[in-house]
Amino acid sequence: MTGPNGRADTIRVEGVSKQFHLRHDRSLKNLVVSAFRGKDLGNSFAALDDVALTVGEGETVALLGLNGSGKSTLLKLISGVMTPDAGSVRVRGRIAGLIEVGAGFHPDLTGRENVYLNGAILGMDEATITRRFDEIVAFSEIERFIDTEVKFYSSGMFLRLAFAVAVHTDPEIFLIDEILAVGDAPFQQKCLARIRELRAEGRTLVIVSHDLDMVEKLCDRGVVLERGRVVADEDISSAVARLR
Ligand SMILES: Nc1ncnc2c1ncn2[C@@H]1O[C@H](COP(=O)(O)OP(=O)(O)OP(=O)(O)O)[C@@H](O)[C@H]1O
Repeated sequence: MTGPNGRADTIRVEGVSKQFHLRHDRSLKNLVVSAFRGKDLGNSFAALDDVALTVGEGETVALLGLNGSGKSTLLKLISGVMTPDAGSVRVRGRIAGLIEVGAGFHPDLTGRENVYLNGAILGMDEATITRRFDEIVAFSEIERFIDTEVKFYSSGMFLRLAFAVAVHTDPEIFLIDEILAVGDAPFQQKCLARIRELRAEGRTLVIVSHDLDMVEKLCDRGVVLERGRVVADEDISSAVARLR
């Protein structure tokens, strides 16, 4: 597969739709009544409606749009944590996703144990994790708390460890949702510097963010979603200008 820019496609989303159900009154009486009447109590709506997106190897793409436009849902479908109701999502390459703070971490395990768990989930073998362990912990700067159960971590500490593990898994495709926002300013700068390095190394990046200044610096291309549909797919400056 070769995209319009002549580079091999790493992500190909075609005709993707995702519905969610807004449930209102779930009382037993109403469920029984609606079952008899054959009526669907759920008020379903399309979070994504016939979305197509192709990302070439080494491209840096921002998913932009107002609250509720479907950005995170699209990122979750690309990462594979959610499946579409219609259409297809194909991804080629090792993915590391930072999508929800604390996702992939077990609350009763320590930071150290979670580095092994999370590293394994992201495809690293035990020997590799052991070899990179000190570097991961040093990047996170939470050495003092590495043997504390992560249920006692703040959201910033989760982010630190999750980001540190993810960037040390040698990902070909890096997916990042808004979560960088929970880091303090120095750590955010450190993450951004690392993301720039990944970009310079030719990794593929897909970022969801409302920080237009940040994405304009990090990404080449912007995809704008509006009520679950792609309304623009263009260079980052034009895409960002639509939202300003
Ligand atoms: N698991 C879910 N169950 C029900 N509705 C959901 C679920 N996940 C998302 N939605 C709904 O789907 C729509 C799109 O949500 P999504 O999180 O993808 O938007 P977003 O563009 O990332 O928004 P934001 O900028 O606010 O983060 C929203 O109306 C949201 O309420």
